[in-house]
Amino acid sequence: MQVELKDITLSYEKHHNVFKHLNCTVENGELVAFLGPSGSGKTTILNLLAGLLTPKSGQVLFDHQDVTKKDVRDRNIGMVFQDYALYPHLSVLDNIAFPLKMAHVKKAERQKRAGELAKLVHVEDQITKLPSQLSGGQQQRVAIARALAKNPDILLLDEPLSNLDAALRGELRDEIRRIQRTTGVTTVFVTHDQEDALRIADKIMVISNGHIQQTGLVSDLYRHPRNLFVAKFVGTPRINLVPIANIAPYITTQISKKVLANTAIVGIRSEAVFLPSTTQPTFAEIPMAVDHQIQLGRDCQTRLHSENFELLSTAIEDRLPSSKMTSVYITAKGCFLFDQNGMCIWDGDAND
Ligand SMILES: Nc1ncnc2c1ncn2[C@@H]1O[C@H](COP(=O)(O)OP(=O)(O)OP(=O)(O)O)[C@@H](O)[C@H]1O
Repeated sequence: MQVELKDITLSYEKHHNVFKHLNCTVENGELVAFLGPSGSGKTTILNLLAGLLTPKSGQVLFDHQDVTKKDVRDRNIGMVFQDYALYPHLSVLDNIAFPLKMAHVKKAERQKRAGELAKLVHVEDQITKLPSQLSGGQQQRVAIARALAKNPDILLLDEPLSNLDAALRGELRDEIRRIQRTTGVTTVFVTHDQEDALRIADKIMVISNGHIQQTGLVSDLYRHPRNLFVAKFVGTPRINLVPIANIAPYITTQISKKVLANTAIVGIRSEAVFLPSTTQPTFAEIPMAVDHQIQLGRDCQTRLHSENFELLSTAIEDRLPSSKMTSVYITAKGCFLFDQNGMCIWDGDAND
């Protein structure tokens, strides 16, 4: 099912205009993540889609039909929450079958369907257990199976991985993708964790201050951020930011005077900071001193400083003694210029 939020404006009693003219569309069968910091409006979006909130103005459209005023019970939605919200006194099978029981589906039929779903989410060997006898990851699998019981038109996932440790989180990311691919159900999930969004979703909508800052594939957001917020929010380690005045004397590439005059901040990805060995087109060449280097798993992080700014590099493999002066090359790829309003006005990758 295609889902559209059209020109939505919404306020809470003490919080005006959480959204002002919000527009976004999730296509049929897509797996879309809303990625944003705390308070950006992620849960509000889920509640709008579920029918738990009504906007002040604008429309919620399911396959072009206006469902804005439709009650949650009349929308065929499956929801999964951060804290699983399983019924503690019911077995795994009965938890999964519960929505079917509420819909008066006959026992044999609902048990068959619950058994199939248990298999889909790989808990078929746990069906007689109570939720308290399961790991967090297994409980979340059961919650997903329960949400799918009534063949929902849309599956909504609210920070589904936040309560899991790193290993389980990784496992369940893959599982959510697999389950969504198998069922083909249009899925919206919200998260503040870019790793979750990057690894699970087909498409990401970055949200902040009640606005969709950018929509795109993972690689678009990272390689072509529309604005400073997206550049800072997407990518680990965080992008280096340098005021233009500090770096201007070292720029080696051709950039129009007009663009340079409008630039306030230069963004430089850590993998764009090289020693002179690179053959890629360069943006700048800067004499810098090494502060220190740390080996983090496969990556080596090198901190460097010049007279008036610092840079972090993940592209320097050589071991360098502290305070050694070296010439650092910044490749155009991974470099962005932002204006006073934080909009990206030059993208080194697009301008090769
Ligand atoms: N019932 C409410 N009454 C008043 N303000 C609210 C209410 N619910 C949410 N808000 C405010 O609306 C904004 C969006 O909240 P929302 O819960 O949608 O954000 P979120 O991105 O899901 O945050 P988090 O990641 O912390 O859950 C926040 O500033 C929040 O304080």
